[in-house]
Amino acid sequence: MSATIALRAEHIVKYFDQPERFQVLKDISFEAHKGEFLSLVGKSGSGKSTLLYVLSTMDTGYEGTLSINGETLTGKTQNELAAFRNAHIGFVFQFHYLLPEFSVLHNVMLPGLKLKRKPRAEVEADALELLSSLDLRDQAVKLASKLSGGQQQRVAIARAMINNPSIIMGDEPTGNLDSRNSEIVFDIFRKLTSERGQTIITVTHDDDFAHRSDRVIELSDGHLVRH
Ligand SMILES: Nc1ncnc2c1ncn2[C@@H]1O[C@H](COP(=O)(O)OP(=O)(O)OP(=O)(O)O)[C@@H](O)[C@H]1O
Repeated sequence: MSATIALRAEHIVKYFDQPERFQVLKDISFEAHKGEFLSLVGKSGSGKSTLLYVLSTMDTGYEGTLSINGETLTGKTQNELAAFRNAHIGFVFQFHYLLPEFSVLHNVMLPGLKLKRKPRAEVEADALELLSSLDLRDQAVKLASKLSGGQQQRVAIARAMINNPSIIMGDEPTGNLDSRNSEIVFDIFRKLTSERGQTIITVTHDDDFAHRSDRVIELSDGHLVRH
């Protein structure tokens, strides 16, 4: 596999069995390159979230093959996948899922402490650096619940980045933000791809956001219609 390919999906097919069996993903194949900023768009119900769950390794009930950074993930155990995700994939959701009763700093440090790749002091230094780069250094000791929605989403991005993942996946990361904060999140993603070579794959309903990214992948009724 070429060194520049961050993610490869080959012939992904998925069925849901309830209320009756239907094919939700229909032979999806594409590659995402290192440092590429991809938007996944499509009408409601077209299969975007389902595909993102497959790509993020959280859903293993599919046919086809998924590889990230040259490593084939299809067929691995849940424990292996959980370890892989913590080390290689960062997640940013529409709702940030920060722990409200913990400080901003602690929220950002948590995935780093869980990975145990670095001593605590180093994880803390990394977290503070990330917070500074996202203009949140002054908020570090505040409780996460005390921040504005836009600030909380930036904290969620810092948390997604603490283990320096090669891929960041977003499920409508700007869905809950006003246009100014959406713009800030877009600019952060753009900077991550250009300065750190990270790959971004994000589901979005925001046309402006999608068209300013590097490439738009569109799903229609479970098919990839544009990429
Ligand atoms: N767990 C499930 N069991 C059965 N059907 C499901 C399940 N999850 C999703 N679906 C169905 O699969 C289809 C695709 O859903 P999915 O959530 O991937 O769409 P989406 O494009 O992300 O939609 P939206 O933009 O509204 O979030 C829809 O018809 C949905 O009803």
